[in-house]
Amino acid sequence: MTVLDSIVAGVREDLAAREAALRLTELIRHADAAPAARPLPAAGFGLIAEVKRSSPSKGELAEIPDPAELAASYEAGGAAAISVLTEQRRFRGSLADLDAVRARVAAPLLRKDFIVSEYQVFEARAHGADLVLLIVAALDDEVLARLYGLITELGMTPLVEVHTEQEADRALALSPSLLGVNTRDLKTLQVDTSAFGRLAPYIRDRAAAAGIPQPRLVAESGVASAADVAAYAADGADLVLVGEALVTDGEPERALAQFTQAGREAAGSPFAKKTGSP
Ligand SMILES: O=P(O)(O)OC[C@@H](O)[C@@H](O)c1c[nH]c2ccccc12
Repeated sequence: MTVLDSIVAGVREDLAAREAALRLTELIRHADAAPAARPLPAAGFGLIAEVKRSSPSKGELAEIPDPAELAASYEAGGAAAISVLTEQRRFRGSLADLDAVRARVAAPLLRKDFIVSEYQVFEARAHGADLVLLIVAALDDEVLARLYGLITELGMTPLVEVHTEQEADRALALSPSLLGVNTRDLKTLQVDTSAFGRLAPYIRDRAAAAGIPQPRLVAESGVASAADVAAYAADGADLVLVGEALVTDGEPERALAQFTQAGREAAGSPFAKKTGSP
């Protein structure tokens, strides 16, 4: 059993308990009543800043007693979007965190979880999410396509996450507007930041060959410094998702602004590799 399998098993148990407490028809009513989902800023390099207390690879990262306060500092620092982990067992997140953050910030919010059922997508919308993560490694093609369709139908944006070329091919079949490359392998928890530089041109070429619009690429995981953000941007990342480095920084607003600046400069530099993009 991989780490991913065991996380998903726990997620399914917690999900069953929530499904027993609130019927789907009732949940859909809440989702329908939520204010409309907002899109990501249309263009330009940006950071997706994550509210992350704990992780299976690193254990406790930060207490984060007030997730809304942290999110507000991300927003003040200029985050393009804010990611809120809602997985409870390994990441110590919750839908209550998403509610608290939603009540505080106007920035687009990503529900970061191991989404395996429609129920979780309606939950995301009911709790104010604008984007929903879909991890290709955790889903078969049929479920992936179904969840992708529902997220879109509800006006939200799917962030389709891959770690290998094969997963990238499966993601591209959906012609996603937003494609994430997680440089951490969720089956082993190993990070290899070079995976982004390898996969980005592959994805660009495959999208061009298939005649589909180029997705915006999100580099995920493994950022420790502004230089790491710049490296992802130079390799063609349109957005970079950062958790640990921000939650462990005493001044998240300043750190985020600095990371964003570094990414913008690298994305605009003549050395940036925009392979295959128009
Ligand atoms: O803390 P980091 O190394 O900056 O990583 C953030 C983010 O990429 C990571 O939390 C993540 C990316 N994809 C995921 C899927 C599930 C859980 C977590 C993740």
